[in-house]
Amino acid sequence: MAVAGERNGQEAFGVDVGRLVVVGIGLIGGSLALGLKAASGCREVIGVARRAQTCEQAVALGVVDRAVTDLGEILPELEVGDVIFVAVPTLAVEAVFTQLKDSLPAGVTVTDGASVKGSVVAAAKNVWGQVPDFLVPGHPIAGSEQSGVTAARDDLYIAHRIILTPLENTAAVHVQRIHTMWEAVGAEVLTMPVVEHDDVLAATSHLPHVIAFGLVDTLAHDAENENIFRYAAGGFRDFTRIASSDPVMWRDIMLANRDAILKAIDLYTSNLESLRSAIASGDSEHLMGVFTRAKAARDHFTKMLAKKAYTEIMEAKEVTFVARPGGAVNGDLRVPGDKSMSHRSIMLGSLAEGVTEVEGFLEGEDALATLQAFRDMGVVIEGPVNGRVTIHGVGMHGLQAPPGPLYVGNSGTSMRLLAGLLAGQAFDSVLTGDESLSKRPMNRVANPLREMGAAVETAEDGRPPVKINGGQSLRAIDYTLPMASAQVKSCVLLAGLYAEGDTRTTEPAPTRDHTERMLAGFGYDVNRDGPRASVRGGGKLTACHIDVPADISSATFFMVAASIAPGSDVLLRHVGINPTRDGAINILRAMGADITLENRREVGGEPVADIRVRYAPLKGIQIPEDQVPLAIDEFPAIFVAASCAEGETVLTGAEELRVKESDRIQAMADGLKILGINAEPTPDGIVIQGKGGNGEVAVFGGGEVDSLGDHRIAMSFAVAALRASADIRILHCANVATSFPNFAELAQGAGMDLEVR
Ligand SMILES: O=C(O)C1=C[C@@H](OP(=O)(O)O)[C@@H](O)[C@H](O)C1
Ligand SMILES: C=C(OP(=O)(O)O)C(=O)O
Repeated sequence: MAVAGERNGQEAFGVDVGRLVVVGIGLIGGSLALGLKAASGCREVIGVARRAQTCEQAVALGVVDRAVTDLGEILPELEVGDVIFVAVPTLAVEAVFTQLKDSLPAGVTVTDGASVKGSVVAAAKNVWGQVPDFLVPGHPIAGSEQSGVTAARDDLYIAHRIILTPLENTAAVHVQRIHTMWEAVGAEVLTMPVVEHDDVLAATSHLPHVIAFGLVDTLAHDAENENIFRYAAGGFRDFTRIASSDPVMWRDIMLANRDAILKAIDLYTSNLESLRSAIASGDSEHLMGVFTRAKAARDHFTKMLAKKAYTEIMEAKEVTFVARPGGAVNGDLRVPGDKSMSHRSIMLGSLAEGVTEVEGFLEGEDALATLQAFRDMGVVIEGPVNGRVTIHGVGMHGLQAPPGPLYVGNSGTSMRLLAGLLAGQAFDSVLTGDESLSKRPMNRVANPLREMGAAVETAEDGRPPVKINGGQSLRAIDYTLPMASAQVKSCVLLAGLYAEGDTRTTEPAPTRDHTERMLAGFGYDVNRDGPRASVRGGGKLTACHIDVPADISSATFFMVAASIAPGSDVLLRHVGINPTRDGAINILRAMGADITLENRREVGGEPVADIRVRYAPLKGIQIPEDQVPLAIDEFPAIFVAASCAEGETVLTGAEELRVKESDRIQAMADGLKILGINAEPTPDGIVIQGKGGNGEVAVFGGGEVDSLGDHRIAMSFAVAALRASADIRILHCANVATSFPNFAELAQGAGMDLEVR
């Protein structure tokens, strides 16, 4: 018989599992046995249990094909490709290894399921002198408070994570075989170093178990315990569920992972102490801080860990819109809050002194990313609840270093404006984003910030991540923007709040001025003179009330929808019509659209109106270049209107469209062509031959178009279906939630036939 150490030529064999030997047929071992049998992932499952009764039960329940009480009995049968899964309590692992030591045939893979990996590695060293190359330490992050063979289930590991902690000398073939085995039962396999595993698990699993066991034990000793348990509400039940777990297993884990668990307990104890003092002294700010941060973290924790999205809809991996042809839009609608203002309300509210109340906040992915970034920097922010947010400002110098990179998802505005603010902080920070944002240019903000003395680094080609070394003293600059960009202007002005002297920006064309207006609303002096704006560093912001109007960029989809579909008549309520944002109204009117502004008023320094749009035949135009920055986000929808117009529409001077969430010129031209429109992209715009004419005639054919994950492309093609002859399938629409999470509902309610798949 070959012994450990003589394992030549293994790489010649595949990585399929031959036989599975489960040592310890409880919940963990039994569930792998059942799962692998159900998946036909091995030839045979052999169980090993100390007690004959467990063996009989395991066979009777069909968990294993056969079972023995002595591992030594079956070792001689094993051969290359077989796997031994050691699923006994952590401190019993060494005894199993000792049995394997001199009788393990070559080519057999050994793995385990213990919750602590350092102790398994130590056990292996004790037995073999070093960790053998066939041992793949592992830990399935699954289980339940139930234990024993009767609790075993074949679906326990589906969509659960398995952490493998192979060492440098672990042979690849063995690691691969264990991967194959876990994937066969539906698990997701990750690898990490042993020490990291034990630290992470101490904090996320072992500490909660200590607390749950400890709490129940404390209450159980209380003289009133009967009453306590009788009246214990759902919270107690939920919180202490894990105190019903197997005591032997958990005692072993505590002893095996002692140091990491002690560290976690100490950290928690000091936190609990501060909570105690806050309760004792009636420190409501502290309590609100801890509770709102914890609630936000709990609400978003899966997403934050996965570095994914914040809103529910974004979690769906794929969203496809199927927009059916025809229909009209009618009714009284309020589209969600303005995205640009929502971002700025969080930023300025956080830096203000006092409590800022925001209404009409956009509960979309992008604005939530900004909100989360400020929570990560220690700001207490309540909500959003029905568009209401309460921000407990920390003052200009009250932000704290975030615990890790600030992840801002798909949002260019968050990254660029935050870069300006972070350049003025005393701490270092890193801004990261999703795949689309990671391709967008950041030197446009990094360059002026460097001129101000900030230490800013980007990845290759000026792309994210953006790394900012804090603690630099910033000097004011006089900056002439090379492109019309409100994000760049805002970034420089926000950094200017922290600079010595007057920071001035000069823009080549008017761009949205929400930063300037909102700074003034927070009591900060902003000098404005035509294309110039300036701020003097060192001032302060005073909390205020902000009413965010509906977003004209979102309203544009319905303005276009009503303009192209005969029989349409919509009223869009409370829309921001700031003159630096109203290009879409001007352009559509120039094309013949019937748009009237009713009930014009000013709300919190921003002009607002109800916009009524009725169907009208459109004609193609040469779009005036001075309107381009004023309608920059609205062009995808305007291209749909142009396709439905009589004659040619020409756009020039809009090269900025190529660096948005997608290259919007190319993405729209590609999609329009698929739908039968003659749309020719140019370096800085597009030429579209409208098919207008009679409003009853279909303009677009059906087909499948790709939004490339760009929210505005997705919504534009959905609107196009109003004048299509067949279904338009639009791929990759999940990002609609970045700016307009309830688009589909509103569109359906208004009369569009839009299915979300
Ligand atoms: O400042 C802002 O809130 C925005 C400015 C614009 O970007 P640019 O500054 O890149 O043109 C716009 O496209 C974006 O949706 C929001
Ligand atoms: C360009 C946009 O946003 P951002 O730059 O913030 O990603 C947009 O919303 O169209």
